Amino acid sequence: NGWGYADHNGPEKWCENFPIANGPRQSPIDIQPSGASYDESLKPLKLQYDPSTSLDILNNGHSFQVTFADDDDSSTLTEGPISGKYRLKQFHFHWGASDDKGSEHTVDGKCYPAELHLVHWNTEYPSFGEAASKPDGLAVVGVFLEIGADNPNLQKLLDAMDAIKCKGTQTSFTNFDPTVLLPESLDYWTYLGSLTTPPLLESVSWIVCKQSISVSLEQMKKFRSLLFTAEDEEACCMVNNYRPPQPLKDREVRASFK
Ligand SMILES: NS(=O)(=O)c1ccco1
Ligand SMILES: [Zn+2]
Repeated sequence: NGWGYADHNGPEKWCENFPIANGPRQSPIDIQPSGASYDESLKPLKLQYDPSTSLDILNNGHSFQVTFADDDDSSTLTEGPISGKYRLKQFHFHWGASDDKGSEHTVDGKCYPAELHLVHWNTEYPSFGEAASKPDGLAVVGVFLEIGADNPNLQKLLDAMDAIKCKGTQTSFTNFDPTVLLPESLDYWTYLGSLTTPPLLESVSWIVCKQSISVSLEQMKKFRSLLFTAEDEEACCMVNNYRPPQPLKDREVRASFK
């Protein structure tokens, strides 16, 4: 009965329990670079992560995520399009069953095989949960993964996957610096949107990097070896855990670069 990505509980059904699914600022979107306006007032992203804040890696039945200690300002996002300071809470990925799909945002209709999301919450508020209900509560940095050379910076994540194959499993995952997952250029597009999974809260300042990072075919196969299902359920491969692009409606997309 919970939400998922299958025909019976997937993105086309989410509006039944989460009517905001048809709201004015839903994510993801198709980013059209020609329709984005360069904003010279946008600052470079400032990401300062302390590897000692990484705690564990878990399969939550929708994706796998690495969770961070967020009880102080050790790992933060500042500058960029946001004001104030946002703390890193977790990062996770979305991916496809084949290399022709998997990302949530698209660029002029181009899908990438996967997309990384680094989720941060505004320290203006007391917690992630509180921030998630505020229009300026969250900031998510999105990074596209493109098929290419083996990415050694993904290997630690991939090596942990055998321990989190099933929904509800987790294992310690310490001393990981998510900075290694960022592309060399931090040029970005930014717009106001939402969580891309239920409860689809319209509280996210999206920051989508123009430059992708690489992932090899073999590494993608490892992502696809995870399961949506728990140990005692009939196995269902964790693939296509992405929401398709949503209407832009009355929003602008700004670019940090010319
Ligand atoms: N996919 S995402 O980054 O918008 C997100 C974070 C928490 C829930 O959904
Ligand atoms: Zn996500």
